Amino acid sequence: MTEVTPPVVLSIGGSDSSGGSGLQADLRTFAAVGAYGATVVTAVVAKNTRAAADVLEMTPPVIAGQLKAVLDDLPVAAVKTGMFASADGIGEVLARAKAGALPNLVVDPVLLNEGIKSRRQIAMALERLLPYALVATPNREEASALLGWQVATPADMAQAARELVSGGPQYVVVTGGDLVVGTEALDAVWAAGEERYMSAPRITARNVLGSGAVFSAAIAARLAHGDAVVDALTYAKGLVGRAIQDASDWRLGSGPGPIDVCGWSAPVI
Ligand SMILES: Nc1ncnc2c1ncn2[C@@H]1O[C@H](COP(=O)(O)OP(=O)(O)O)[C@@H](O)[C@H]1O
Ligand SMILES: Cc1ncc(COP(=O)(O)OP(=O)(O)O)c(N)n1
Repeated sequence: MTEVTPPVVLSIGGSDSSGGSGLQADLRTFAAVGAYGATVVTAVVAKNTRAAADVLEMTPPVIAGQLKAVLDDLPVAAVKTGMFASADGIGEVLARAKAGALPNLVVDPVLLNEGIKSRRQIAMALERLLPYALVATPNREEASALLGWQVATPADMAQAARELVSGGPQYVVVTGGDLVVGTEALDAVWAAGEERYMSAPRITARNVLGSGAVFSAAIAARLAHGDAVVDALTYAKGLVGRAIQDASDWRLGSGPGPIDVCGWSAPVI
């Protein structure tokens, strides 16, 4: 019998009890993209589709222990980071990144507004992690917090991507899910020394919870499959748009609900 090893992706981030974003969205995305997901839990967030009520932070030794358990055993081909509840937790990940143990690192620099005490310290710690990232995927608000100026327009997004690349990651996508410019959902990309935009039809949708998680997790999963970075970005952009479209009739929770990354509601052709 020939043994087979599926591509393994490690997601390092927070548990979202609603299931819509965070580790839960990452694992669904890895499964949808045909990759096996392992996790390192950085925090447990009590939230639903309306709001976050509470955040329980995992201590640095607990994060370090999970990293060791996974990395000592599984052939991790790509890593995605999401939410951290403190700068100390990022320190454990940074140590592994510096040691070269986190291949194809995709950093989604999540900066939650609710339940977090030290947003500025988390942003500063993420800045130290970014040089080890292959890809970073901040949204406009996260890019603004990292750079210290307001990223508002598409031109600002391109400028932000260029500035963030100078801090380390080889590819930066500043996502514009909340930016309404005509009929397009526009992201600014800095890739291989060039700036460009990725564009797809903007879907008028109530359910967009976890869009950023799905986008960055899909990039990591495609990298684990061996895609070139630009191909992984293009794939992820298509997947997230399709997932938002397919969830447009979903009613899960009374706030903005999750998206259909698995294609359960996709029209049967
Ligand atoms: N309504 C939408 N229609 C199509 N694509 C969208 C929509 N909202 C977000 N996206 C896409 O989803 C991805 C994640 O973007 P964004 O929503 O900015 O992330 P975050 O959830 O981190 O704020 C981007 O590629 C963005 O363009
Ligand atoms: C635990 C946890 N909560 C929230 C997020 C943010 O997810 P993201 O997809 O980046 O943003 P929304 O689309 O949900 O606003 C997370 N990564 N982890």
